[in-house]
Amino acid sequence: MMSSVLKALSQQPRKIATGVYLRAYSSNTEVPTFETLAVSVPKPNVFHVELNRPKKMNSFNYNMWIELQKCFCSLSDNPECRVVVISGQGKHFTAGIDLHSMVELSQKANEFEDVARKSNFMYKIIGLYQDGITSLERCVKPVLAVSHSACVGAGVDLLTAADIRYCTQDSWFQVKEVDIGLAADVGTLQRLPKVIGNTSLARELCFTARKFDSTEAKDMGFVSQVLADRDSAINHALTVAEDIAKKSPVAVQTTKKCLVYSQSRPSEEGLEHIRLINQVMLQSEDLSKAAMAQAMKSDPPETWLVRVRAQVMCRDEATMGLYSSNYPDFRPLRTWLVRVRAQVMCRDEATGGWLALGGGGLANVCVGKRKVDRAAQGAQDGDEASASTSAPAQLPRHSPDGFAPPPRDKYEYFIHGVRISDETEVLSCTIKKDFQYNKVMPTFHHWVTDDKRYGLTFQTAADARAFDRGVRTAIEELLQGLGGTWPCLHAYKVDKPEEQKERDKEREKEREREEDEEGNIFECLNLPSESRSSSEGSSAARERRLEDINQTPILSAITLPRHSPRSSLKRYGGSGEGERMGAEDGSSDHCAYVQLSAHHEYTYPQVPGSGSPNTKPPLMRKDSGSMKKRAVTAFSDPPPLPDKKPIRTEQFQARLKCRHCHEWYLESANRPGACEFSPDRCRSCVDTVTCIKCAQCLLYHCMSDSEGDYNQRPCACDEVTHNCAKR
Ligand SMILES: CCC/C=C/C=C/C(=O)SCCNC(=O)CCNC(=O)[C@H](O)C(C)(C)COP(=O)(O)OP(=O)(O)OC[C@H]1O[C@@H](n2cnc3c(N)ncnc32)[C@H](O)[C@@H]1OP(=O)(O)O
Repeated sequence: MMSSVLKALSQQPRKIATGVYLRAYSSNTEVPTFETLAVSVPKPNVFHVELNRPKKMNSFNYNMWIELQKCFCSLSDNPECRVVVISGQGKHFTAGIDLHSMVELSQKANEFEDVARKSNFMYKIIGLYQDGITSLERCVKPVLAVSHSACVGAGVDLLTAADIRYCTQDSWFQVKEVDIGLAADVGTLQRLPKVIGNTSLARELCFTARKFDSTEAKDMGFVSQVLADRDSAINHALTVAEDIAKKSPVAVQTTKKCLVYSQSRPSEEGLEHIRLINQVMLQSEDLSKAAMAQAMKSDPPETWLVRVRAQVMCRDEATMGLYSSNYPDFRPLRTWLVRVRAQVMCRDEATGGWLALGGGGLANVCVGKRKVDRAAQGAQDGDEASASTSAPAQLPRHSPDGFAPPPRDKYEYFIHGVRISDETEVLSCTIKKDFQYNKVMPTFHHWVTDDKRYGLTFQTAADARAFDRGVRTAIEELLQGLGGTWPCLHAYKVDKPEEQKERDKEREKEREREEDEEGNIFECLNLPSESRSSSEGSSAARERRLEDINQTPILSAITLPRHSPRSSLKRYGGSGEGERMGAEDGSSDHCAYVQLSAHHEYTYPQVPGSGSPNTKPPLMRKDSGSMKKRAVTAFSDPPPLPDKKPIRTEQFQARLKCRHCHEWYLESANRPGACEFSPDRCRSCVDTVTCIKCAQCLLYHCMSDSEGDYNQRPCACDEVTHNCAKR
């Protein structure tokens, strides 16, 4: 008894300050927000749209026309939405067009002196208003309208575009347009005659603008049902909507499409239309599921194949942010550059090893970009601790056309991780000026920023590469914003500076090379640090960071050749620390690879034509007798030999490209004869000594078949033919 009372109470609508009615069901579904409309999700897959200008009798101002279109367009695309209920807040359903905005509109039109231009303007406005109403019809989800008290003018247009209409006993309707001196132009004249199926009555109502009440509305078929009051009418509509929402969306939406298509076309055309659609839709799993449920007299299936949880996103090229495609104008949801799955690690300072953060578990980790709060921006400008881009912020105050452009938004980049199992945030850091990124293993990268060290163990090398690209993009953008120095911001330039173009080219090459060569996995990225004010910029700090890297226990340090420990950081984007450090040492940073530290040794590849005894290319095979031949161009720029002798041989194997068959191969798989296209020296030697080639030449003509092929073993012929030689 108690539970049924509670249930009944919970089903009572509850009004909150914004005017949105919350009902029993609460959903995590994202709903669009509007100024003139309130949208809620009171039942699973049922969206409730309320006209929300109660003080103005829900009259249609310019904004409402526009928002109606946006709202129904987004609901039409929203996979979470299957049915829509529309009703009005306050005393009346709607007083029709806002008469004040109507006056404003005619004033606006009068600004055009020329009749053609004035007409053009009005043509566009009427189109926009028509779209607002027609969006209900265009929405592929059924729309159920609930009218209470007055429904005047544009309100009738709106109702005629809905699929199902309900009203309250106190309802009255009026096709009021002629009374305000115009012919209804947003749908009533086209739809009302069809809705009520009585052209005589429709014309009477439109010519006279007389009111008709709920009883007459029911009698003429304008509404399906009359309910006692607004709440019961809305609840009734929601119940019907919930019922529809349980049915196959494929079936329901196709039904709506066909009804709308057929309402103004001959049956023949409508039949062809549904035939074309159903030749596809009848193959849907929904059909078999629903038919089975009917046959078994069981409840309709709870979930349908088409009920997807995926959020369709689109990318804003300007901000690189991702937005929900359902609400492109007003719902920015994500601003990440890349998102992957990985285990977040942190450095255990005591042991120097890496530990899984927060007890481990896979996390969704993203490199993101977010707008810096303008209020905080001022404070941050003086704060060097955070990396952010705002290149255009320093536009000259007086531009040539006399308009100073508004200051551009400022962004910062962050890395964020949320454990998948319990949605706990396990990683959150902003990319700061001391950011240093190390790719130590194909599936393990780590970085230092703001004096904190984090690592990621990726599930796949592809994830690692994607993440690395996200980091690069962030750094590139930071560099672009910074103009290569830190933290001074440079004035906005429309054209990319030469050095930037160079960097872009280099980056492109880098990316191509990376995609080609999976062996290129040991790398270190740094943000420029030349104008650091803190002690971080000191050489001591650099040494400390190098030391940190060298202590990495997983695959040892990433350094450039040991002739200069200070140049061990690989440059990035042409302005990295490594490059400058190399220059300081007087040795240009021409080593396009990295080497392992003292813990791990490696052999150098032999470079054809390399004259210097001190030069050996890196990380290559030991077996010089291999039949595979690497591409000569691969290591045309060999590094200097390290000072120390290798202690033991590193197991690492680079992938190389065979110059004969152009296949990639691993050193370990490079046995003699591995490539069938490579010349076989032993064989040619034997051939030469035995003169077999000579013999083959002699026999070629008489042994060859019609296509020029000849038999290698003449005595193998089953029968002697005229072109087969005797042994
Ligand atoms: C390109 C164009 C395409 C579109 C064409 C559309 C055409 C149409 O919609 S034609 C219909 C236009 N609407 C009207 O003519 C309705 C006029 N209003 C009324 O008849 C009554 O206000 C109504 C029956 C709706 C309600 O009566 P009630 O006694 O309950 O309230 P009121 O005291 O009359 O009004 C309360 C306040 O609301 C303001 N208001 C009412 N209707 C409108 C409106 N359409 N536009 C703007 N404001 C409206 C009314 O002025 C009152 O305000 P206030 O005086 O400040 O209290």
